Parts: sequence; structure tokens; C-alpha cells
Amino acid sequence: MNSTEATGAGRALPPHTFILFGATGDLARRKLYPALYDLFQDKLLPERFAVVGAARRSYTDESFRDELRAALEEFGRNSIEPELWEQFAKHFSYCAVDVRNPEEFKKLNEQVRKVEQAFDIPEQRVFYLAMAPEFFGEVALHLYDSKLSDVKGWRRLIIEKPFGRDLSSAETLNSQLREVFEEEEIYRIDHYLGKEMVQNIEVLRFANSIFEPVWNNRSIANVQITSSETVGVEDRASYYERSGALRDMVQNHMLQMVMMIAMEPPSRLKTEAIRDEKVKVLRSLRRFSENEVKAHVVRGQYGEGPDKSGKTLPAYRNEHGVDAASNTETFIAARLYIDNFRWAGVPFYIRTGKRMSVKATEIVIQFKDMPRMYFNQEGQLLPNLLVIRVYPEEGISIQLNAKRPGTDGTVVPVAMEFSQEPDNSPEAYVRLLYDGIQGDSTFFTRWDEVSLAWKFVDPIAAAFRDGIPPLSEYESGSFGPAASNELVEHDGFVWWPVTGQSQPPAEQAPERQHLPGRPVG
Ligand SMILES: NC(=O)C1=CN([C@@H]2O[C@H](COP(=O)(O)OP(=O)(O)OC[C@H]3O[C@@H](n4cnc5c(N)ncnc54)[C@H](OP(=O)(O)O)[C@@H]3O)[C@@H](O)[C@H]2O)C=CC1
Ligand SMILES: O=C1O[C@H](COP(=O)(O)O)[C@@H](O)[C@H](O)[C@H]1O
Repeated sequence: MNSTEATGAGRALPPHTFILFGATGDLARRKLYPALYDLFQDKLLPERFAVVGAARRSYTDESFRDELRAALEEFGRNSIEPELWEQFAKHFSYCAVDVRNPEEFKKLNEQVRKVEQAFDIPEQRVFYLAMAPEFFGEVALHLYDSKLSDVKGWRRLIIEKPFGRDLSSAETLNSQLREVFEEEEIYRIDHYLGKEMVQNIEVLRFANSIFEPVWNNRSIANVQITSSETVGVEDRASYYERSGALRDMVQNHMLQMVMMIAMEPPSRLKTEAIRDEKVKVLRSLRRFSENEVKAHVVRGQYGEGPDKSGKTLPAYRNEHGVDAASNTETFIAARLYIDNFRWAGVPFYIRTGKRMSVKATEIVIQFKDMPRMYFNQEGQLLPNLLVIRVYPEEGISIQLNAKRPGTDGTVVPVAMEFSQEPDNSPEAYVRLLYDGIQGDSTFFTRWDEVSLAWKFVDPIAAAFRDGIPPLSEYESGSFGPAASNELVEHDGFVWWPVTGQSQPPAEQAPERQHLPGRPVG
């Protein structure tokens, strides 16, 4: 693959030192090193750059580079070219730091200055916190005290999710960070915003004149956003037990996709103008009382179920590290309302869960039915759908109705299909690192987005604590509890099948044909 083409970015990044806290962790190995290597291979990293890895483990520069290489071999998308590897690896060094010990930041400061001299890098520093959020505030403080954050050039702080576990903890964390960094210097990662098709929503909507006239409650019947996973909790029980699907997926990724679909056209395609419009969506998002949570939210937890080979997968409550009486939700479906002029009355259905039958992220926009006077085929006339496939097979399809060739006058659904070339999109982290290092925060989360998202989520979390709505068990390998279907069917709709793959024309997909559109009346 020619990944420069794929990254879609042409300009090399400015000289900088990338100080990576959590350099020995899973995220660094799985995502960040492969992304840095892709950028290097694409000649998007400048000559004058250095990465200083920081964590407690006692690595030498050499053994750190060995780990780096192993991570690239295991998780990288591209094969490692020996010559390129030599050039890449020499930019990496390691400093053993326990972030709870302020003294150790002095050592890190010396190391950073040393590499800045060696590579002739101006004081332009990116601090990336790939470690547990409980450390974020402390790290910021020690960066200040040690003068590491005191630079003549620019500095940026990139932080991972989760950003707090409710509004109050998020506010505390934000004020800790803001004691050292300006809002413009803080880059809060939501990796869904780095996904090609999520970024493409903006282009689809604002570069095509056919959509804007119908992008509203006069033409759209409902919006369905699904992010389903096949994996269970894996080895993250200690985090997930306190988080659940609501905090893990809804507060961030699902709401980000809602915002991208629902936002008004920004005054300019500039960072703050785009973020302003996204924030307005959250301001219009209806906040639920406990009774409304009961009516609009479904929560589930996976039970046992067969895997592909027929072996029984354990129920969530039997997973390692999970409380045997846990009430943590591993699935959520909800009916959201955006109470503004454009969207009043249009339900936005979202659902996300672990241990479901497919790994897929899809957005389906269902248009309103035509009057049935011409082609009333006893409920067989399907609605027009716009399907945005975010994962795995990135693409867009539009479902239309057309005449079946011949004389019987039958109307059949057909799909117009655009598929992104496989493997031609950069990993979300490649794009996000590129944007973050160059100081483009469009696809990062601004503080007011985070705080409004928590204001929406907190009352739902409170209702969950009161046992509202009841937690429904669903079988591993299914598509969530029956209550999720009932939520949508109550309004006369169905969840459209989600596969994450380009669909054959609907004519050849009979399971789609018997699905009703919105019933008349
Ligand atoms: N893993 C993933 O795919 C994803 C992770 N995230 C987020 O990224 C962050 C990191 O996650 P992940 O990499 O999985 O976590 P890991 O537990 O794998 O890594 C944690 C890192 O922090 C270091 N660390 C722990 N304590 C200290 C300390 N006192 N001083 C210095 N370093 C310390 C560890 O190194 P050492 O033990 O050597 O000190 C290790 O490098 C979290 O916020 C997580 O939510 C977000 C999305 C996906
Ligand atoms: O942030 C998270 O996202 C992943 C799902 O991301 P995807 O890119 O694979 O769709 C999820 O598994 C994880 O629990 C959550 O923390």
C-alpha cells in the first residue's frame, strides 16, 4: 500500500520532541508506535524529531528499541524495511520515570534537552499521556514544576480517554490540566474522530448538494447508529466494571457520531466553527429524567453463548475480575431526541455492545416513505436508506427503489454503492497523531463537548444505579436483548441489519425485503 496516498496528508510535520508517558503500555505498542512508523515511512515526520519514552520499567535505549521493533512486527500494517528501521529507531530513547515522583521529572527534563540538542530540535514538545487517567493531573503538575512544559516554542498535551467518569471528576481533571495548559494546547483523543468514514460525514454532507435539502425532519424518518463488537471485556474488567458501555462508548464515540450527523453546516470549515456546531447539537440533545430513561434506554449484559466453533463463551459475570453479581451494562440501546428546528421529532437510535454477532460500525439514515398511492405493494416498498459503513468495509450505499426489468411492473430495492479501497485508509491513530502534532484540533474533543456529554450521561448513570431500566441478559453472539428491538418497533421501525460490509443489491437480499418500512398510519 502506498500509505502517503492513504494518509492523504502531504506536508511533513514541524520539528518536535514527542514525550510519551506510558511508553511500555498496550496502547503505545498496539497503536502509537505503528502510527509513528507509518508517518515516518510516508516522510511525514521531519528530520528533526525525537521520541522519548517514559515509564517505570528499567529499559536502556537499546532494549526500548527492541521492544519498539517487536511492537511494529506484531501490530504494524507495513513490513519493516531494514534501512528505514535504522533511521527510525535512532530517534527513540527511553527514560525510566515514576510519574508519582517529582524528582524523576528532572531526569526526564535532562533527557529531553539532550535529544533536542542532538537532533537540533527547537523547544516544540508534544506530551502524550498513554497511561491511566488517574495520573493525568499529577503529570501535568510535575511537567510544570520540572519546567519541562516551560518552552520557548509551542507545546501540546495529548490525552487519552476516559476524561473523567462523570461531570464532577471531569471538571476536576480539567481544572488540573488547565493550571498548566491552555485549552488550545489540550488534545483530547476520541479515536472515532480519526476514522476515515466518520471524517467523511462532513464531506458527504457539505460537498454534495443533494443531501442538504433532505437532511432534516421533513425527509428523514429516523437515524440508526450501531457500533457492535464481538469481543467481551477481555482483560479490562477493573476498568470496565466501573465504566460500562454508557461511559466507555456512549459518552464519547456514539455521541461524536450523533454530532457529526446532526450538526448544522459550520460558517467555515475551520476548527472552532465546526466544534461550535457540534456543541450546539449536545445543547439540543434532550436530557432524560428517570422516567424518560425507562422509556428511551435499554441496557443489557451478555450471558453465555456459543462462539464460531460452537464452544461456549462465558457470561460477563463469570469473566475474570468481574463481580459475580455485577450490574455493569455491556450493551446499550437508546432513543435520543435533538430538540431543534432541524431534528424535532426524528428519533436517533443508538446501540452498542460487546459480544455481539458482528464487529461493525454503521450509520443508517432512513428517509420517510413516499405516499403509497402508486406503488403500494402491500408494505413491500422499502424506504430509501443512506448507509455509512464506518467499519470494517468502509463505504457508503444508497438504497433506492427501481423497476424490475420486464413487464410485471414490480418495484424492487437496488443499492448504489461506493466502497473505499480495502487497506487504503490510514489507521485512526495515524491521522490523529498527524493532526495533533501539527496543532489541528478539529478532530479532538473540546472541553465544552466533554462537559455537555457528561451532563447528558450522568442522569442516565444515576437511573442505572437505581435499577432503571432493568438489566436484560442477552446471549453472547446475538444482537443484544429483545428490548432493543422493541424500542425501535414501538415507533413502527426496525433496526436495519448491520454487517459492516457492502450489501448485495437488496433485490438479492431477501431478508431485507420482508422488513417493513414505517407502517402506514
Ligand atoms: N490499550 C488500548 O487499546 C487503549 C487504551 N486507551 C487508554 O490509553 C491509556 C493507556 O492504556 P493502556 O496502554 O492500555 O494501559 P497499560 O496498563 O497497558 O499501560 C500503562 C502504562 O503506564 C505506565 N505506568 C503505570 N504506572 C506508572 C507510573 N507510576 N509512572 C510511570 N509510568 C507508569 C506503564 O508502564 P510501567 O509499568 O513500565 O510503569 C505502562 O507503560 C488509558 O487511559 C486507556 O484508557 C484508550 C483506547 C484504547
Ligand atoms: O474506546 C473504546 O473503543 C473500543 C472500540 O473501538 P473500535 O475502533 O474497535 O470500534 C472498545 O472496544 C473499547 O471498549 C473502548 O474503550
